[in-house]
Amino acid sequence: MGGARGGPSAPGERQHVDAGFLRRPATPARVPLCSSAGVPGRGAVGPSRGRRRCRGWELGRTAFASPPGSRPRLPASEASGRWRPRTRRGSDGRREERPGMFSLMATCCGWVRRWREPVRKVTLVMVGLDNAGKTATAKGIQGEYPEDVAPTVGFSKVDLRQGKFEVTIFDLGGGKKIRGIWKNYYAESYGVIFVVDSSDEQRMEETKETMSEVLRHPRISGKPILVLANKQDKEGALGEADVIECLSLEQLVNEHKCLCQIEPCSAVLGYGKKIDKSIKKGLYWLLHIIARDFDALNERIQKDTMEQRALEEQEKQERAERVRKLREEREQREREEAELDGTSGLADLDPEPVIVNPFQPIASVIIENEKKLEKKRQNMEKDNDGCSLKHKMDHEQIETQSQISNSSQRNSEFGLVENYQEALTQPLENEDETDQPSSESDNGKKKTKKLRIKRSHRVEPVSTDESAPKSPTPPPPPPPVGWGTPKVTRLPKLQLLGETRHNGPGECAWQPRALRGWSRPSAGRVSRRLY
Ligand SMILES: Nc1nc2c(ncn2[C@@H]2O[C@H](COP(=O)(O)OP(=O)(O)OP(=O)(O)O)[C@@H](O)[C@H]2O)c(=O)[nH]1
Ligand SMILES: [Mg+2]
Repeated sequence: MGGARGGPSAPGERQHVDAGFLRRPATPARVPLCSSAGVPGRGAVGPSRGRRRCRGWELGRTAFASPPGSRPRLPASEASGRWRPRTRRGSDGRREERPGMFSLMATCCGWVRRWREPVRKVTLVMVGLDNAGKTATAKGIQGEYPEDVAPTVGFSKVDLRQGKFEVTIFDLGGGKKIRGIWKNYYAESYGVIFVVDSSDEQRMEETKETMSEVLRHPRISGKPILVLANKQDKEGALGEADVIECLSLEQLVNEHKCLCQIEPCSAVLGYGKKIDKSIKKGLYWLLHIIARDFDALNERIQKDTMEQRALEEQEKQERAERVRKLREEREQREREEAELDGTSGLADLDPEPVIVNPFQPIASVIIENEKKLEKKRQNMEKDNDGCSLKHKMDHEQIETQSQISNSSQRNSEFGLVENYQEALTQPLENEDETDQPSSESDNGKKKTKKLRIKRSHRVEPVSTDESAPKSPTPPPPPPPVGWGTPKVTRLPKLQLLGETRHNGPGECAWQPRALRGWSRPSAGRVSRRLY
């Protein structure tokens, strides 16, 4: 690792920052992050720099601009980051201390100036390999519990207020396939937070390559970068010196002229106010550096953002143009095919079939049935043999009415029953179309056949003999009842059948209609049929 490469500069030499450098924290030769004067490019060099504000490695900006042995441009206290008395340059070029009062006033002016500074909006990007702990860190900064985080697909955004900064951090997904989107965020970022999983030594090479790629990007080079050596709580995690070595950090940041600070930390140690102090310090450092160079950075970002937007707009238009061309080609092809087929295209295609809802309200079904019944009745009246049918209809209606009156006694809703009555007549009508009264012997075969078909849908009783009512005289063969009988009308029948089975046939005053359709009906059969 490199030691302090800086040295005192020759008088009058401009200490321009061209590259950073790395110093070990153990050595006293640490460069302060920035001078309290806040002048970019005026960091001090020399062995006694006073206390640093931030822990960890630091890549200063002025060190090797001054040739070794040359005189320092600023006194050590200037760069120490502590409050120090102001000096003025004497006739011999050396600085002389100002009187204390004057210095105090200058400091006060500085505070006032900072207080009056406008709120600055700063965007940062947080990158690093997947599973490095970016989201956990971002959550901790935001004050949320940092564990139980899922891999980020795309990005997540964190907004926070830090002093005069409104900070937006884009936490970008680190998966290999997602890394391609990182570059879209570079233009608007003032700095980078690069999170490294220090406990994963296996992936250090991949981390190095990824970091190199990030710093190499023209929209990142020259911007400050904070490296968080995360997961220090894990056993076997690499220390900061090892991470620097594994990543060749010194070389990388010098190459790409990025100010850099590394902080060993753990994202899961705490969150909000109790977040790991190293994370907090690192963030302060980054914002401080940004504040120092804000104007220059801001100018660059505005320019880059405009360029990127223009590029994106151009790409969008090109994409839209491509899509339009493809669509036109497809439509042209379809038209040609249609002409070949002899059709005029899509317009000639059959309209979509209208799908009727099979579930109609019962009221409309009843009304429909009423109409059908009325129509059929009129037709039958016209026919010559309408008399017999009418007679049958009347007979059936009388029967139905008697049945419904029974039901109405139970239900006490006469209006409703009337509707059911109408519904009941519908199957009778259907029967009329195919079957004549059972008295007609020539239709007997047809009827038996139909009944057989119907029975095939039934569950046969276990023992018909036991359950069959032993009536001395077989009941007169009534007209058959179809399967379309509304279920509501079956309810009273079922109750009666239950009674019939238990009490015996003689006690049943009302004969169920369902029984009348069969030559040898059984109560068990009927009850099963009804359900
Ligand atoms: N022990 C320990 N675990 C951590 C630390 N930071 C994060 N983790 C865990 O590491 C796993 C991955 O953390 P994430 O924050 O999702 O990692 P990421 O970098 O956002 O991953 P991607 O979204 O896939 O890019 C999670 O299970 C975290 O709980 C840490 O400091 N110490
Ligand atoms: Mg994540």
